[in-house]
Amino acid sequence: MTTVLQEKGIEKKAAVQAPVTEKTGQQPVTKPTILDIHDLNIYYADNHAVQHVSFEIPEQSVTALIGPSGCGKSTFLRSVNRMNDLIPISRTKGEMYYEGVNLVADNIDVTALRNEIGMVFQKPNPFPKSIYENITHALKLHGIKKKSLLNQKVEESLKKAALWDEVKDRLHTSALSLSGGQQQRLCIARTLAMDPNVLLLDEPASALDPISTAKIEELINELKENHTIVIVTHNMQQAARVSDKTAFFLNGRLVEYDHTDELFTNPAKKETEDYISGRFG
Ligand SMILES: Nc1ncnc2c1ncn2[C@@H]1O[C@H](COP(=O)(O)OP(=O)(O)OP(=O)(O)O)[C@@H](O)[C@H]1O
Repeated sequence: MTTVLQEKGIEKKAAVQAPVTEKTGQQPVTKPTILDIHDLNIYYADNHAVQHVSFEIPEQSVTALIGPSGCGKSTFLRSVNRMNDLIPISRTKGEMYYEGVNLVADNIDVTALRNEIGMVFQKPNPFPKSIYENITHALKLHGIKKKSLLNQKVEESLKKAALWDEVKDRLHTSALSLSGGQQQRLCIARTLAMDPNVLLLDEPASALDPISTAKIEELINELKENHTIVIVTHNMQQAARVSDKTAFFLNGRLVEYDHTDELFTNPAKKETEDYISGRFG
């Protein structure tokens, strides 16, 4: 069977069976794996930026990627929706299963993949168009023309991104007139309009003030009800606040991956302890 992500001619492998136990308050809840990564390696020419990384990301949860600058967090994140394909010197080897499909395979339909696995970048990057057009642009490219449906999508995604109340009376003004925090929520709304299953957030709040940061964190918490979120952050307090699981990267390797409270209070590896206690990085 082929899926929407695959061009014709590839066998779909069995979906990952191993469940992952999540802690929510006192009650452990078992959540299935949505991304199963096996021996992933990413190179930029001779630079082996991500080295033999293997781990499983549970669905409808928040996974934080932490580690010092240059350790491969963003490179790993970009590999999940094949954004590294845009970097000619990058090469990826290994396996990353999503719905039983190896996303590293040559014949993945990357446009369909990027709709299903959306990405929001560090710096808010709205189009220099109206708020309304920022949301409808990709929908129109996908053939949605009916005004009532477009209106509905705009309202829905702005509500999901907790921006509707602030912009509903000025949908046709420029997105560039919004504050940085509002622009970032608009970028999240724009991604949500495509109904993604997974959201990749690359330091989404690092350019924002504390109030806007708190709003983004609140939003992440709400969105994980229906989405899987993978977030790169340099802010360890933020990782501790928003994530269920945390992966600590160092020099391209995944050093430790655990429930966030366990990793921060009782790290298994000395390198993790040194990093979270500020002894290096
Ligand atoms: N577009 C690129 N072209 C060439 N090398 C790159 C590119 N992007 C990243 N690298 C290299 O890959 C390695 C990992 O970088 P990456 O940006 O993934 O790290 P990071 O952990 O996300 O860092 P930061 O926290 O500073 O964003 C580094 O050695 C970096 O120089």
